[in-house]
Amino acid sequence: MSKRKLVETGMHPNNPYFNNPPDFVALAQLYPSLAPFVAVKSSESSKGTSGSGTRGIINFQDPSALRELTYCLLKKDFSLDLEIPLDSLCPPIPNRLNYICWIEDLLDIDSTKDIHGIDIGTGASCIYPLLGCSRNMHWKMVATDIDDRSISFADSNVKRNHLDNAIRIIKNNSTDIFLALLFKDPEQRYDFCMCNPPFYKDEQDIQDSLEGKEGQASAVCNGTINEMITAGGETQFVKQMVDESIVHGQRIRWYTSMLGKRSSVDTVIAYLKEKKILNYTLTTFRQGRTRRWAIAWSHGNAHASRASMQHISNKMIKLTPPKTILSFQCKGSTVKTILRSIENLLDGLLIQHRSGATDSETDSTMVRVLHCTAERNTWSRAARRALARESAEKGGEKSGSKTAKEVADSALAPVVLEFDIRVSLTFQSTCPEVQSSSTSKRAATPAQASHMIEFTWTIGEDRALFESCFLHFRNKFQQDHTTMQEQAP
Ligand SMILES: C[S@@+](CC[C@H](N)C(=O)[O-])C[C@H]1O[C@@H](n2cnc3c(N)ncnc32)[C@H](O)[C@@H]1O
Repeated sequence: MSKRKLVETGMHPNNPYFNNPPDFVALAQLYPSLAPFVAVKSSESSKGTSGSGTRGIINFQDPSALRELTYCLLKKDFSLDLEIPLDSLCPPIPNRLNYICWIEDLLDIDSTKDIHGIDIGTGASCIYPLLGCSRNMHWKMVATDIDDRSISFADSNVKRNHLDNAIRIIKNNSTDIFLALLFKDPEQRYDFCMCNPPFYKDEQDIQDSLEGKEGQASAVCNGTINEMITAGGETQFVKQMVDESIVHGQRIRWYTSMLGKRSSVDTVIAYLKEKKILNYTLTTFRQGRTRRWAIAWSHGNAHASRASMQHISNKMIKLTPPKTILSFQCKGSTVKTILRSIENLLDGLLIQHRSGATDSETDSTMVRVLHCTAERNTWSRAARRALARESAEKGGEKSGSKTAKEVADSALAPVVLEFDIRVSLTFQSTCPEVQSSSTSKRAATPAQASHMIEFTWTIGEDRALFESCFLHFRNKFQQDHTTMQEQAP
């Protein structure tokens, strides 16, 4: 999946509704309770049809229709049974799934490990914990809210779906967003928190939105006062999350929140920068005409995964943090040869490496990933001088048989730097490695192939260290690789 396609559709590719909009007519046949809300129209397009040239239409301004649709989608696609009052916020499922899919990307870890998350302001539906835990059997979530009625509905929604072993509901009676009870156990750590805060600061703010000034949704937005309004609006809410995150630090790995207004994204990012929190990332969620944004920040030294950064539209690029992905191209070779050069160079620099799983987000099958860990800075000029000195001194002693690693360990201070190297084909049409016999019209040579070599910074606080490692590596690779090609028969 190319980045352009992702940004155009706006929907996450792991979202079950990506390129697969619900067929309202078929859904109403399955669940007769939806039938009164579905009008059938003849259709030219085949998308969202029941295949007979007709198309089901739902009035998205009708709260009863929206709620029934939400109930049916949850039943059919997630085996979830929901009950929410008609006057409360009805969660649009594809949009809520976009946020869950992005969190899954952000965590980017072994799915067999228990994952602990918090949903701030879970609402009557308890939608994020229900979706998150039904998609990911290793997720455990705590869900909070300030509203008694929402707490009571959320609680019964969890029990009705037999997820009370995975989801715990807590009423927040305090003025803090992260109530003390979340951290009562001093050992407790969370992998993430998520939040869909009330967007508006007052009734006028809602009115402005309805008049199309900002953040207007394409469906009716029913909600109680608590769901819609908070003092200072969403920016104040998320700023308070940022302030409290400074206190709780790494007890939560990724702090995240959705934002309903484009302007709030700039305000929150400016606030993060003011607080010197530069380890952050952002994304856009789109469902129909409705756009939402989400931001994540961390007080740890692990950076956002490559996958979680794939959905940033070009318009948002100026808001992104300094790059954690650096790349260069290599023309005229094969993945195998490139990998051999890379591994030789890494060995020479005493950088540990192991093969990683390839990700599925690329159209090319020829993608290789190496996870790399540098324990010492062996590439700077100062490091090379120190190593030479140490070798010379040790060479003079009787224990001159030290390994290169032992020499480096005694001469250089430890560093924390981890990164992934990803080698991928950047165009396929003429490359022999990806041609199937059916598509191969003319013979291609390795000289026509072009590969992208990407460094993704995964762990570390010292940006200069990462950048210097990449630059040193790139220069050496280009020198060695040219020499190797020249020597090739
Ligand atoms: C926009 S609704 C989101 C509901 C649900 N998560 C969803 O996405 O459909 C915001 C929720 O935040 C709750 N809320 C407001 N302030 C809160 C706070 N300080 N702590 C926890 N929840 C809060 C509201 O009661 C409301 O249920």
